[in-house]
Amino acid sequence: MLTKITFFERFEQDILSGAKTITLRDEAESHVFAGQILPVSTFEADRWFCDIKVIEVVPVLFSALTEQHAAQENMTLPELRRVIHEIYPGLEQLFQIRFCVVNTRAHPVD
Ligand SMILES: CC(=O)Nc1cc[nH]c(=O)n1
Repeated sequence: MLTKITFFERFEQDILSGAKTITLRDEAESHVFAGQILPVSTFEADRWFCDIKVIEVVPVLFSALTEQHAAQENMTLPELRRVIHEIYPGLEQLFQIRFCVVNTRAHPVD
């Protein structure tokens, strides 16, 4: 079972703003369940930046990606296809993890 998840730094602001509400992962990173709280760190520096709550996990084929998936990733569909192909070259079976942000780093109080 996955107990933490990482995202590339370039996705951090989209996640924190709520613009990105899904992530497409391979089978190895699909072992999460609805209601699970996962700490989220950057892939590059392993820097924690929020916790997410998993809403659902749904299998989806690369060839079946739609504009709706792209909108949930805050991308265009061609952009999403390119990004996923770069991360998982040639992989057809993906898993959509839908999530919401439940905890972010504290903002300093003046
Ligand atoms: C680090 C990493 O694999 N990040 C990913 C992979 C797929 N989707 C995504 O949003 N982030």
